[in-house]
Amino acid sequence: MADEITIELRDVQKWYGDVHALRGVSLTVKRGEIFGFLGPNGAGKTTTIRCMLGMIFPQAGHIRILGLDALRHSVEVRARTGYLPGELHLDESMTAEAHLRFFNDVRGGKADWAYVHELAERLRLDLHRPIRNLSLGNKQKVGVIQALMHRPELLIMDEPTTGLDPLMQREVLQLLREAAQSGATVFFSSHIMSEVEAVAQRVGIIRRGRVVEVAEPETLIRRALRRVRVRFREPVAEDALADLEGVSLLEWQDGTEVWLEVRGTLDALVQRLATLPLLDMDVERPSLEEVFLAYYANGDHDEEGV
Ligand SMILES: Nc1ncnc2c1ncn2[C@@H]1O[C@H](COP(=O)(O)OP(=O)(O)OP(=O)(O)O)[C@@H](O)[C@H]1O
Repeated sequence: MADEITIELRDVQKWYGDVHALRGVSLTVKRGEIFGFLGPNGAGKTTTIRCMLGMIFPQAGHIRILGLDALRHSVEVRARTGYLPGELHLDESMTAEAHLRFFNDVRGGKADWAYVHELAERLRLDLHRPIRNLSLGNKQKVGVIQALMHRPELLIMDEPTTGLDPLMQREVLQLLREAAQSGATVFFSSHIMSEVEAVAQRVGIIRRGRVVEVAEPETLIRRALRRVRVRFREPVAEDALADLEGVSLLEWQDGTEVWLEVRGTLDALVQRLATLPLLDMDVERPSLEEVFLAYYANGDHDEEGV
C-alpha cells in the first residue's frame, strides 16, 4: 500500500556548482520504521535530508514524503515532521522554553507541553536558562525537544546525538525508539556505527553521494569478517585449515591455539573442526563499525574506486 511508505527517494541528484553531492540517491523507508542513514563526512547525508524537506532543490529525481511531493508540498511536509538540523540556529537571547514556545507558535501551536517538560526532565535540561549560557550538548537537547514536542508522525534527525555525553546519547536513542513504538517513522543520520546498530531496524550506507547498501544491521554484521579463536587438545598441522574458503590464518601458536579470520558463514570451518581434536572456540561478533570500515576500505561498490 502506498501509505505504508513514508519516505521515497528515486534517483535524486544534487549539484552545488561543480560539486556533484548526490549522484542518484534512491531509498525507501516504511511507516513506523527506524532507519539509520550512515556515512562519513561529506558523503551527502545532510544534502539528502535538506532535499527531503524541500529546503534545497535537487536537479533531478523524485522525492515523496508522507505521500506528498516533497518539493511542491514542502510546507505541509515540514509541518508534519519533527526535524533536527545538523547545525542548530537558536536565538541566544531567549531561554530554552521561550525559544520552544516561539518555534511552536511559528509552526502552528501543536506542542504537547506536558511532554516537553517530561523530555526536559529526562534530558536534564533546565528550560529556564538563556540559550547563550547552555553548553553545546544542552543546545542539542533544545533541538531534540523542538523536533519531538508536537509528537510528529515523521522524525528526521541529522546527527541527533552530536555533543551529548554517553548517558544522554542513550536517552535520545531511547526517545527515538519510543517515538517509533507510538507509530512515528524515524529517519536519522549518523557517522557513529554503534548508535545506528543499537536503534535502527534498517541501515542505508551512503558513500560519495550514492546509497551503496541498504540492509538490516544484523545482515551487514553477518557478512563481515569475524575473528575466531580455536583451541585444540593436541597440536594440529598448520595446513589443517589452510584450504578453507573465506578462512585466513592470523596466528598459529604451536598448533594448539589458533586465531583465524572468517568471511561469511562459519559452516565449513565448523565441519572441519569436527574432524580435529577441538577443545573450544570463541567467535568475536564484529561491530557495525568494523563492517562499515571494511565497506569503506573496499572500492568494489563504486566504479570510481576509493
Ligand atoms: N552549500 C554547499 N556548497 C557547495 N558544496 C556543498 C554545500 N553543501 C555541501 N556541499 C558538498 O556536498 C557534499 C555532501 O555534503 P553533505 O554536507 O551533504 O555531507 P554529509 O554526509 O552530511 O557530511 P557531514 O557529516 O560532514 O555533514 C560534500 O562534498 C560537501 O562539501
